[in-house]
Amino acid sequence: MFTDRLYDRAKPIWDEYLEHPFVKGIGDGSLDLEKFKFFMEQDYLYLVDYCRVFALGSGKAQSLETMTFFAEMLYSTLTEEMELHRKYAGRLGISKEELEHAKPSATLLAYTSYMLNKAQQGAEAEVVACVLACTWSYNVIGLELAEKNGASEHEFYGDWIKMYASDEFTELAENMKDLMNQLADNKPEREKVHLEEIFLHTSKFEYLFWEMAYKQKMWMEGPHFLNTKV
Ligand SMILES: Cc1ncc(CN)c(N)n1
Repeated sequence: MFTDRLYDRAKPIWDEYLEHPFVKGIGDGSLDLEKFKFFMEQDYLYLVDYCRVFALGSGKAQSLETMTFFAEMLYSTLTEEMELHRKYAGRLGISKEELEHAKPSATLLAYTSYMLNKAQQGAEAEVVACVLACTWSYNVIGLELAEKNGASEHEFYGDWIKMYASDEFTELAENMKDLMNQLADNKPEREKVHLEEIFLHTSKFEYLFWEMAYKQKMWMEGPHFLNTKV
């Protein structure tokens, strides 16, 4: 299946997610709250653009089934996943305005610009390739962390783990993998290589996102004045 091939190519990158101090910190509860707060603000902005990608997918869908899938992803992201962020924002003292009008980091801008550009240029298969690493890797991370003793019950980070390890989120990830296979399995090799490239690029952006959050970096490496929230 095409997703097996994608997983094999991305595995060296994905293995590093689980080793990343941000992810490990969620798993053992030691993550600094300021880092998580930074992540939540950036991730909320990320999810707004991620929703736009699903809306594009619905418009490009060649069947009502695929149109429905994208619409369901759009709805569940707006109401379930982003609600998790709104709840965490409440616990962290971030107002709704602050959450919606946070300043985007360079990593976020690069990731979402890439994703939106590829989704706009491509057909429905490219749209799925743009969001697959996102949904699938969070499910892998959630399931892995949920295996750790007591992690899902942690008073602060437990809800995050439960969300991404949940049966509902797992089903979304599985449905997305199925759709990717359905759309890609019969494509010529040249097109598969393009889908794979999108998947690998977004996998790398996922790593950079953890890194950006852990280091609370607005502008990657660079002088101090680039790293202020302007
Ligand atoms: C950056 C990022 N990637 C993936 C997900 C999971 N939807 C997320 N919330 N944020």
